[in-house]
Formats: sequence, structure tokens, C-alpha cells
Amino acid sequence: MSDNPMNPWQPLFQNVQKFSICIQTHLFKFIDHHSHHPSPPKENPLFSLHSSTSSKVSPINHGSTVVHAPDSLSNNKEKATAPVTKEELGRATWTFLHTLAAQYPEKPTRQQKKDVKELMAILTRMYPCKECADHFKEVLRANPVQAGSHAEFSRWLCHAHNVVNRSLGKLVVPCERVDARWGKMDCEHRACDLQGTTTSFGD
Ligand SMILES: Cc1cc2nc3c(=O)[nH]c(=O)nc-3n(C[C@H](O)[C@H](O)[C@H](O)COP(=O)(O)OP(=O)(O)OC[C@H]3O[C@@H](n4cnc5c(N)ncnc54)[C@H](O)[C@@H]3O)c2cc1C
Repeated sequence: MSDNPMNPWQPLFQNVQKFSICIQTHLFKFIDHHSHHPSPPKENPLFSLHSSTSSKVSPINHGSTVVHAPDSLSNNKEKATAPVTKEELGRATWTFLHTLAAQYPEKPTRQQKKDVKELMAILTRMYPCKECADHFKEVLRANPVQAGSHAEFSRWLCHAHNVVNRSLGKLVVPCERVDARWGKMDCEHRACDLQGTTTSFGD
């Protein structure tokens, strides 16, 4: 396709590309925060959707829309497709879970309480490390999920994480200080906060 100004798909491609850059900026912010990575690329997104071709990118898919990847990525397939380790997966999952706990409302709805319990149960069935999933099932059996409030759920999760830590010979974390380690996501106008009930009846 060429850069035809009359192309009716052009606004869509531009929006998708803006979205892609936005996601990558937040992703890089996160990585930067944790590993002092250099600042995010501003004009060279990991993937870009164009209605035209460029000499600096290689198409990796053909069709009505061409998806381009930077040469550095398309020439280095091994790196791009390298599987994550059990440790990397574990760190990413704990980050997700503790961040969820940090944002879990003080007064969760009945549905939110049900959802976190279900989420933990799903981990015991679908976590992509069977040994870990089986182990977590035992952890949950001995320590049923407590999700009546933010404080209760974040302490419970910290305790469950410590049970896993102990079994792996790792240091345990004092759970009364868990809020100092994990906070809410840094979103403008608290746009990432989960909403809970403002009243205490009904649960
Ligand atoms: C549900 C689940 C079950 C797992 N089961 C197994 C298993 O059976 N066998 C196995 O080999 N691996 C398992 N893992 C992976 C393992 O727990 C670690 O994630 C992995 O070994 C990497 O450890 P890490 O030392 O980098 O820190 P992680 O344990 O991944 O912790 C990440 C960060 O969380 C913080 N943290 C540590 N403990 C706590 C706590 N109690 N409360 C709050 N924050 C804390 C620390 O800052 C730490 O750097 C499991 C992971 C998950 C999510």
C-alpha cells in the first residue's frame, strides 16, 4: 500500500500506532523503574502498523494490513521467541498479583471477592508451570483466600507468597510492611483504581 492521503484506513492506522506507542511507553517506564533501562523509544515502536512500507522495517505478515517489525527484532528471532524461565514467570505473576492486591478496594463488591477467589483457583489449574500450580493448590488448601478487604487480601497474598518462598528456601517478607513494597499503579487521576462499594451492606 502507498501513503495515499485519500486512504480511508489511514486514521485507523494512526490511532493503532498511537496506542502501540502508548503501551510501549508504559511498559518501558515499568522496566526502567525495575532495571534502570534507558528511556523508551519515542518513534520506533516494537511493532507498527502502516499503510505504507519503509526501508527500515521488514514486513512479518501480509494481507490487507502489513505488520512491520524493526530489523533488530525480525533478524533476531531467537531472542524474540526465547521462552521465559520459571523464575521470570514467577516474578511477573507475583508483580501482577501484589499490584492487584494493592488496588483491591477497602470495601470490595461481592463480585470482586468472588473474582479474586476464582482467579487464585484458576492459577491452580492454568498457571503455565505445572509443578508451581500443583504446589499453589496445596498452599490454597491450607490457606483459603481471604479477600474481605484490601488489608485482608494483601496480607493473605503476602502470607501465601511467603509459604512459596519458604518452600524454595527464600527469605520471607514481613507482611505488615507489604504496603511499603507494593503500591497502586501510577496512573493519572487514579484511572487504574478498582472501584468498590461505598456502602457496607449487601455482602
Ligand atoms: C503462584 C506461584 C507459585 C509458584 N510456585 C513455585 C514452585 O512451586 N516452584 C518454583 O520453583 N517456583 C515457583 N514459583 C516461582 C517463585 O515463587 C519465584 O517467583 C521465582 O523463584 C523468582 O523468585 P524471586 O526471588 O525473583 O522473587 P519472587 O518470589 O518472584 O518475588 C518477586 C518480588 O516480590 C517481593 N516479595 C517476595 N516475597 C514477598 C511476599 N511474601 N509478599 C510480598 N512481596 C514479596 C520481593 O520484592 C521479590 O523481589 C511460583 C510462582 C507463583 C506466582
